[in-house]
Amino acid sequence: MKIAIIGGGAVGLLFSSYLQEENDVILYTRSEDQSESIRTNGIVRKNGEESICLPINVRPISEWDENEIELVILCVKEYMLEEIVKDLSFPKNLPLLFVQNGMGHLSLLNKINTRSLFIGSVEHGALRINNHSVSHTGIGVTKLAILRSVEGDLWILDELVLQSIKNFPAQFEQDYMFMLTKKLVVNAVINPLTAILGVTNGSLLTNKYYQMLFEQLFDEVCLALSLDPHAYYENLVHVCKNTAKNESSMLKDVKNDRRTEIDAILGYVLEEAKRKDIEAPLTLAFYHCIKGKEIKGERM
Ligand SMILES: NC(=O)C1=CN([C@@H]2O[C@H](COP(=O)(O)OP(=O)(O)OC[C@H]3O[C@@H](n4cnc5c(N)ncnc54)[C@H](OP(=O)(O)O)[C@@H]3O)[C@@H](O)[C@H]2O)C=CC1
Ligand SMILES: CC(C)(CO)C(=O)C(=O)O
Repeated sequence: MKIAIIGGGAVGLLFSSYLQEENDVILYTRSEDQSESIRTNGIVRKNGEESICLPINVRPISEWDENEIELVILCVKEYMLEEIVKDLSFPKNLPLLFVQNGMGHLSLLNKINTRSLFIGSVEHGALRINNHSVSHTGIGVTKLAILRSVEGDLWILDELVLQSIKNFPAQFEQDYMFMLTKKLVVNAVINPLTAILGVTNGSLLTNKYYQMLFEQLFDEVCLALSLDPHAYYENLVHVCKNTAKNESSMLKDVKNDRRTEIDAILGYVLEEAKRKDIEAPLTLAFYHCIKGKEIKGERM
C-alpha cells in the first residue's frame, strides 16, 4: 500500500519505520532539516537493546503531493490538525487516518469532506530520540475504527489488520466512540498524573500514593463522562502496565517546554462535566497544573 505519514515525531517515526516493512511509505516532516537527517541516516528504531535501520522516502511538508497515495496517516498533535487540514489539499477520494489522543479533534473531523475517514487509537509507547531515531518503549496495539467510509475503501483497514507487523499489531474496532472513550480515559488519568509527578507510567501503579491519585482521578473522569467504571478500569491498568517504562507524551511535552494536549483530554472531560452540571474538582486542579506548566519558564 502507498502510505503518506505526516509528522516525524515519536509516533510518525514509529509508524513509518514499521509500516515501511510491508508498504511504500513516504514520510512528510515539518522541516527540511529533519528530512535531510532521515535521508542520510534512514530511520533508526530501537527496541530495548536491538536496533534496526531502514531507509525511507522522506520529504518536507512544503513538497506535499497527494497523488498516487492510498492512505494518509496524520501523526501530528491534535492542536496542529486544523492548520494542516486548511493548508494541504486532500482529494475527496483519499482516505485519512487520524491517531490523536483525546476527543478534541472530533468536531474538526466532522467538517472534513473526505469520503473515508478512519480513527486510530495508539497504545504503543514511543520516544523520539533525535530527528531520525525512535525508541519503541512500550509494545501495544493500534486500534482502528471507521468514522465514515465507502465500501471500496474498507480494504485499507483489512490490509493493515492482516499485515499486523511483528511488534506492531493492528486490530479492528466496531465502535469508534467506544474506542476513543477508552483511550480518553487512559490519557485523562495517565498523562496529567505522569506529567505533574514527573514519573514513568508504571509508577502510577507501583507507588501506593500515586495509585490513590490514579484511582480517584479515574473515578471522577468516569463520573463526568457518565461511564460505568467496570468497563474501563481493566483497560486502563492494562495500558499502564504495557507502557510501564514509557514517559507519557504529556510528560515529554512538559519536559521539553512544548504545548501539551491537555485541552483535548482533561479540557474535554471538564466540558462534559460542566454540560451535565457535575463537580470535577480533581480534574480541574490537574488541568490547571498542566496549563500552568505550559506557561514558558514555569518548569523547574
Ligand atoms: N508519543 C506517544 O507515545 C503517543 C502519542 N500519541 C498521539 O500521537 C500524536 C502524535 O504524538 P507524538 O508523535 O508524540 O508528537 P510529537 O510532538 O513527537 O510529534 C509531532 C510531529 O508533528 C510534526 N509537525 C507539526 N506540524 C507539522 C506540519 N505542519 N507538517 C508536518 N509535520 C508537522 C512536528 O514537527 P517538529 O518536530 O518539527 O515540530 C513533530 O515532529 C498525538 O496526538 C499524541 O496524542 C498516542 C499514543 C502514544
Ligand atoms: C498510551 C500512552 C499513555 C503511552 O504513554 C499514551 O497514549 C501517551 O503517552 O500519550
